[in-house]
Amino acid sequence: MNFIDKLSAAWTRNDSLLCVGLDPDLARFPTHLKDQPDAIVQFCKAIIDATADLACAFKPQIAYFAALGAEDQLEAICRYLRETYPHIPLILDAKRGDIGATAHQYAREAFERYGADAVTVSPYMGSDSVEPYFDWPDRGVIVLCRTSNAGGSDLQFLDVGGVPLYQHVAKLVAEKWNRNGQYALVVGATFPEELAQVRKIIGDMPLLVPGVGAQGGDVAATVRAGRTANGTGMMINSSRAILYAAAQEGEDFAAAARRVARETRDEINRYRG
Ligand SMILES: O=c1ccn([C@@H]2O[C@H](COP(=O)(O)O)[C@@H](O)[C@H]2O)c(=O)[nH]1
Repeated sequence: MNFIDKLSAAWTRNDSLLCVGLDPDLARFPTHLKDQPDAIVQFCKAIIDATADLACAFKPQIAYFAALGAEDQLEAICRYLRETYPHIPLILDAKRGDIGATAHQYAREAFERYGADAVTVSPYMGSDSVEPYFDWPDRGVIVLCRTSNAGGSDLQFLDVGGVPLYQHVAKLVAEKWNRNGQYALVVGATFPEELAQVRKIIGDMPLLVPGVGAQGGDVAATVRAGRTANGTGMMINSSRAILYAAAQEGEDFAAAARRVARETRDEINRYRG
């Protein structure tokens, strides 16, 4: 099954557009886990088990692992996801982008080392920088378009021939790069007007939408702007608000994560149709 089919099946199976982000920050872990050598694996597995029936995707952010030299723990978590929840897409958030030969290594890292169903990439280096990903036609390529951070406007809002740059990216991906139907775009929940513009340009192509939860994006405005005609089309990501939902030391962090994931999933669903 390719990435898009797997994602569609997960939307239906879990009645969910919620993507649970895995951004493990040791400083925010419960005390009893902090000193364990595999603390990140234990923490992420507990979050995954607590939310797997509420999520349409999981998105580990590679920086949280690489910064600690904990790629082995990321491998273990990806293996656990593939073996235990093979029906839920695994998105590696790595925001890669480089010349073709190097991009080929990034693709191998995402799809072979970590076994990801999809990877995030930057469009900045153009067509030849995404060419290697076509060698894995069953995997997804998710291109940064209108990111959720304020500084994204520095470049993404530049006027290029009367059209903002992010809209050129949306058109380029929809009309040229998506020849295998394996592409999706990143558009932040913090910019619902731009989300609506992108949806108009790309038809039913899926969107990865970070920015609800800790970044304060408006769920109702996000869903209304980005949903497709059948009320799907989005992986709405929340990381910290779910991972660190426990209000105090000693509270069951996985149960708290489940409560917030359920509330977020249900809030999203209120505006889908
Ligand atoms: O435009 C973007 C692209 C990626 N991200 C990533 O999503 C999560 C958001 O985490 P929260 O804790 O829910 O804010 C994080 O991994 C970012 O690197 C993004 O925020 N915006």
